[in-house]
Amino acid sequence: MEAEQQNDILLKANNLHTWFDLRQWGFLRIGSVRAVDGVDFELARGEAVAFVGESGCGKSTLARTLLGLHRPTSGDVTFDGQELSTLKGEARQQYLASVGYVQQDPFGALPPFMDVRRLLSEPLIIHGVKDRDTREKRIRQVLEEVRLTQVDEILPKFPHMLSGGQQQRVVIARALLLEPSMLIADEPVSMLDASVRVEILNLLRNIQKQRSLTLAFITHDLSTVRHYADRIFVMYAGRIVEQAPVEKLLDSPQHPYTQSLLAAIADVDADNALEERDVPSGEPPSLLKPPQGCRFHPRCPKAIAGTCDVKDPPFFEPQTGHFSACWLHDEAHRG
Ligand SMILES: Nc1ncnc2c1ncn2[C@@H]1O[C@H](COP(=O)(O)OP(=O)(O)OP(=O)(O)O)[C@@H](O)[C@H]1O
Repeated sequence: MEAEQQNDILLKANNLHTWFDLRQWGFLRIGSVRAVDGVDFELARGEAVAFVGESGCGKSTLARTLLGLHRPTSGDVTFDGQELSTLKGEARQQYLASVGYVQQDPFGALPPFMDVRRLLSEPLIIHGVKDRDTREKRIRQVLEEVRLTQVDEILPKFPHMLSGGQQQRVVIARALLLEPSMLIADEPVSMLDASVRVEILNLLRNIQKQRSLTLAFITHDLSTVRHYADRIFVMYAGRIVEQAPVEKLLDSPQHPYTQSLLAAIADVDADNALEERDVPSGEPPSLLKPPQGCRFHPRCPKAIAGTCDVKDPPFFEPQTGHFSACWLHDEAHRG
């Protein structure tokens, strides 16, 4: 992180755990799914970060915990110096207004029985904007900002009358209505046609820069993050295993898991289409009973017996500002 950003932390996750109880017959607790299991990070004002990892590694649970939709099992989130768990009443409303949420499925995120004018009015009404003209002006501004410029045509439409890309623009407009200082975008383009994905990602990045927003992208797709994030956090089995500025992480991945994720990205060069890739076999572990030691060790081609299967790796800093939780960086294991 840039030195000047260090004094300007907007959000901090402190040893965050979000576990879900697993019950048999509805009452007998038989274990916990450790969806987020000891996560620490800081996000500066105005930076764009991406949380990347395979399906089921806890990305959405992390996003929903940051949004206050899941209560952490332990640890906490601090936003603008205030612990989220202590916020009640108006302070909590204020927090919810400060963090905009862009969901994966825009159609599911928009109430089907409300036209665009009404669904954009509701958050303003809830947050005390009583004057109809003020609301209308604000709604028109955000629709222009998300490039839905035929505002008069869009306002009376219901979600099913819009294309997927237009629906996602409305979701982004709704997330911007209350002047948030942060946006959390959970797989914002994965359900859209390939033709509109880049447009929506560019839109989010431009809005983030123009408004100096903190933007947290949640994605399983490492191939797109170079253009949309300043820093990347790689998650595996409920934990962050590597974090670095985007170029460093993509050009010189340090953790074997990140290396395998990058190796798995489809190569656009047709000549290489049949080339074998160094992708470790196997599935991510069960979050009910994660493996002892490094959680990646059962799939890791470089695992050190007696170490990786025994002890949890701490973060090492193999390059300045580049952190990787892997025993291979330990002096004792370097050949
Ligand atoms: N409400 C819940 N109750 C019980 N288990 C849950 C709940 N929400 C998520 N999980 C479990 O937590 C783990 C992490 O899920 P999560 O959706 O956070 O992962 P993800 O990385 O976002 O994956 P995806 O990209 O598939 O959504 C999974 O094993 C999931 O089944």
